Amino acid sequence: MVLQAIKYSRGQLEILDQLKLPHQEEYDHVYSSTDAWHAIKEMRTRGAPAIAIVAALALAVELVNMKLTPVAEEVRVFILEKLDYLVTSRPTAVNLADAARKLRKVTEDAAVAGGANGESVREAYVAAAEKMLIDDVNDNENIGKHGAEWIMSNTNAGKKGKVSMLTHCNTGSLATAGYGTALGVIRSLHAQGSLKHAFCSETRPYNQGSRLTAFELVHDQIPATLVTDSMAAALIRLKGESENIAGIVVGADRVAANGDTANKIGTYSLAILAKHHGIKFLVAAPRTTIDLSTKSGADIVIEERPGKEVTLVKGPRHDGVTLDLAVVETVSIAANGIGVWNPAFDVTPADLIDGIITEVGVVEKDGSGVFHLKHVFEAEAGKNKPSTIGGI
Ligand SMILES: CSC[C@@H](O)[C@@H](O)C(=O)COP(=O)(O)O
Repeated sequence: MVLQAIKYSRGQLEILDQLKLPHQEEYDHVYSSTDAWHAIKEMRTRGAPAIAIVAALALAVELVNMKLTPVAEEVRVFILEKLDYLVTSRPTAVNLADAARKLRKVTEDAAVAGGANGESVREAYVAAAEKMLIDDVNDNENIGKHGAEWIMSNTNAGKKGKVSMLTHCNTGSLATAGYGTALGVIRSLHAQGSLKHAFCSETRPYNQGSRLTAFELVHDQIPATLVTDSMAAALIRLKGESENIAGIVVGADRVAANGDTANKIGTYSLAILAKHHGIKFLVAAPRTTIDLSTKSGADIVIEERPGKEVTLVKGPRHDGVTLDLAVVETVSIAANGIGVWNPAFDVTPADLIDGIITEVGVVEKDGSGVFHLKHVFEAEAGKNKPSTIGGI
């Protein structure tokens, strides 16, 4: 069975509540943009592409189920106001702002088209939002393919045989419309028989690695091992050779024009450790995550989340032997009264990144160490592009 974080049919949207995973698989209905805003803010749905798609589809559902005015201008204003509101839910991942920008344009165009009415503006919006869901899965499958090919032909480990990879946070089916980005690369390596082992980091403080990535790896029966974030360096030093670890592959919340990449907190330390040990550090992201209007990482707003996400841990009771799903407990794991700093993301400078895997190929730096990311927007997704766009 395929893991599905987002269930959609016209007029109906359900999201898998990711705060209850891995122990309970419960879907929440999303009826409106307000529902989506709260689900995103509370991280019941999360991951840069998934956030954008849930927001876009929630407004589609709201539009389909409401009593619609026949006046195109009124529907246009309603949609634009809701999009502006949805974008305020979480600031760092650019996919949501990118989706809102594209949907705004579709709406504006539909509202000034000849013979426009409320129904035609609504239909244009809904069709565009639905296409985003389909496009994201296709893009991720292409990211997986390009990434796996690149790793097998551009790493020493790949030239030796089956490779192992370390990944961080959750970038799989749960973080996207399906298949995943960085985890899609691991899925693709596995599907083509090139994966020896996957390692996933716990990803403190919200444990997207141990709760969500581990859940996906177990679900897909991919050989995998969980490590805490603090074990990553020792893993590469002590098992790098024996496990034939080719590199570290992560997702992204926003890639700036120069290649600096915001991703889940802890990503930057992994990039430094990859550099120290001479293994590849790869970012896997669809073009919706590349933001040419952000010049560098210094311009990316980093979301800071409540301190209690660091000091408290929530989960079903476990007495050391048995898991009791009926009792969900919150326990404190820090000294009462301590101050907490909880940035949800960090920025990895472009110079620590070996390649950015997109749906149209893998972008490498040119001879002067510069990523030319604008070229990915000139390529066409899914068309038989060479897997390496580097140096153009
Ligand atoms: C394909 S998801 C890429 C990123 O969004 C992912 O690595 C990440 O940082 C998610 O953060 P989250 O705070 O769980 O939304």
